Amino acid sequence: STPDEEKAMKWLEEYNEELRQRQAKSAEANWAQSTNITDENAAKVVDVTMELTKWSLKKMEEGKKFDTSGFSDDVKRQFGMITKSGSSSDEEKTRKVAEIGTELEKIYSTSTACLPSGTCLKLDPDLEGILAKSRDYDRLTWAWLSWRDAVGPPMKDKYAEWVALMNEGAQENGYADKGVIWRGAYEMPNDTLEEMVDGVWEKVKPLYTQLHAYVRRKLSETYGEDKVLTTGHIPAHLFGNMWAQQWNNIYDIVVPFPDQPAIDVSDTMVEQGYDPLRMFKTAEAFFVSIGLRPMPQTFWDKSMITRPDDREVVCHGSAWDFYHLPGDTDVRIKMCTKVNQEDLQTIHHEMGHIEYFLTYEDQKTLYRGGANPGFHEAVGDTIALSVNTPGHLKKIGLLQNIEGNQGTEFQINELLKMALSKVAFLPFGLLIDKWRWRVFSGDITPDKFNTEWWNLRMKYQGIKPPVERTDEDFDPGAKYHIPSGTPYIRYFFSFVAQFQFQQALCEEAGHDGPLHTCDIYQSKKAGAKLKNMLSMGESKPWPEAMKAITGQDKLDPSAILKYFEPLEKWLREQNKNEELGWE
Ligand SMILES: O=C(CCC(O)(O)[C@H](Cc1ccccc1)NC(=O)c1ccccc1)N[C@@H](Cc1c[nH]c2ccccc12)C(=O)O
Ligand SMILES: [Zn+2]
Repeated sequence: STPDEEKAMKWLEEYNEELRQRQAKSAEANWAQSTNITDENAAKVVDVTMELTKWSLKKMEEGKKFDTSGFSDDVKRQFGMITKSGSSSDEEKTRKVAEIGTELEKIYSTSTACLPSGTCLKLDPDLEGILAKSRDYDRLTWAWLSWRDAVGPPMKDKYAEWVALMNEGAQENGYADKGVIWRGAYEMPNDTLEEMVDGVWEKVKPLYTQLHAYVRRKLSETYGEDKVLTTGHIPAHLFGNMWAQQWNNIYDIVVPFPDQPAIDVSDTMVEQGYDPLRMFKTAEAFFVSIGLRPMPQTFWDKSMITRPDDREVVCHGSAWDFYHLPGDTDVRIKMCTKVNQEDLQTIHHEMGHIEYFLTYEDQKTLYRGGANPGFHEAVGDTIALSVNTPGHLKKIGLLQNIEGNQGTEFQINELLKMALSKVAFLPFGLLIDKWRWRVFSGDITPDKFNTEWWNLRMKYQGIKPPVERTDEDFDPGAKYHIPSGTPYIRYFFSFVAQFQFQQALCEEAGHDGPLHTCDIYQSKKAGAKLKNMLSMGESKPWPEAMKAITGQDKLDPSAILKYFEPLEKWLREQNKNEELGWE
């Protein structure tokens, strides 16, 4: 390389090391606040965010001075990452947006809904527990509405201000709005991310429509035709989930063949004396069995795996990289774990983030990230696809009363249970950022936040609110990722990509038979293939990482459709006389 490139590479080395130290400091401040919500900790987060933003803007100006045209792709990629920013140079605006951010997350994490008796219920575990377990229509309506009344109105105006400030920062840097920057994380030519995900949705919508019609029929039989019509939209509070985003908790209502052996292991976990720590150790054992790294001792010392009873915390699960140097690793999970199968999934999800951190920790700081945000979300869920097979649950003693390969009826039950988590999620994973991209672009103004939210919920999920909603409400605020400002299309990407990953890893593991029976447990070959992709981090555009693991360079729904093919056939038969759809 030329002397100029040498100089640029030296500058990059210093940049990466300083960035690593500052990211470490930022993680510490955010961890302190997330595990102990106080005004003092919130103020420290704001200060650290200000400091990091100011430094990043200064380095961006410095970086822009280099003429990188003759430099290597790797050097160009790093400069490209450094010279992209959506932050305002106006310190007051930066402070304000950071303050509103901590306020919104605090409202979400500390709000409660109070009964006439005066008892106040938290979202996690109380209100979510009612949505998951109650089959009383009115009690479900109360819990669903109380949470939205508790968080929506107090957030509405703050959120509108947060959007305006985020947009000003983006526009100051030459972007049309903040949504352009968020979509930029996928490096799609001409900002075509939305076209790509719309194309995938068109291919999976028929499968979703079949599941929707089948579940609508079952819910109508359970709650009565007067409460649930067998045509049109389904009331949103009957799916066993506060957001109707995953429907696995109503498996008992919709199970196709009830006399087949049960496959929900939540009760067995309690009977066998599982506690949160044992759940984490079980998850770790799977990752280690395929050749990924065990959790370092600091993980066990510093993680927060249960809700403390003496302070307010952010219960929504998350995985944390403290950007330490290799050999001094500090990675943690924060989660208010409950002993059930759903939280066992979430633990695998969070630990997937941790394994990504561990595998790319030798990369330059700029590359210590996912190939795209959807990759980061897909790692743990891919592993959970193996864990969730009856074969694996039997191997680890959580399922006893099943023999080897089960009959068709058992397999339909199993595929339906998976579809309640994975297929049901797809329209939800798509619509959240469709709403947010239109809020950022100004297409949805604050006076229409709630009306447009429900138009999208009705259009994509085929659900409707159980009670009248107005634009005084702010129902988007009821979902963590909106007040916390966390993008969501990453989960839609992940729910499609994880089946591509599983297909590739199962082939590598030498699995034969249908994809939904594949368990890559103990396959070092499959693990090596996964590790090879994870070690790339953010060093290459994501199609290259996709190619490294699957051999193709696209997000392709054929794997998820193949996985659920036997179920789709069965559903089409079941739904012969149903009026499909809702528009
Ligand atoms: O939000 C999450 C899990 C939380 C998270 O692990 O994705 C977390 C979200 C977060 C982001 C930023 C700050 C705080 C929390 N993301 C991470 O911890 C994380 C860490 C490093 C890199 C990328 C993300 N899951 C989604 C949906 C979902 C995806 N897979 C699942 C499996 C089981 C249950 C739910 C889900 C949800 O609950 O709606
Ligand atoms: Zn995640």
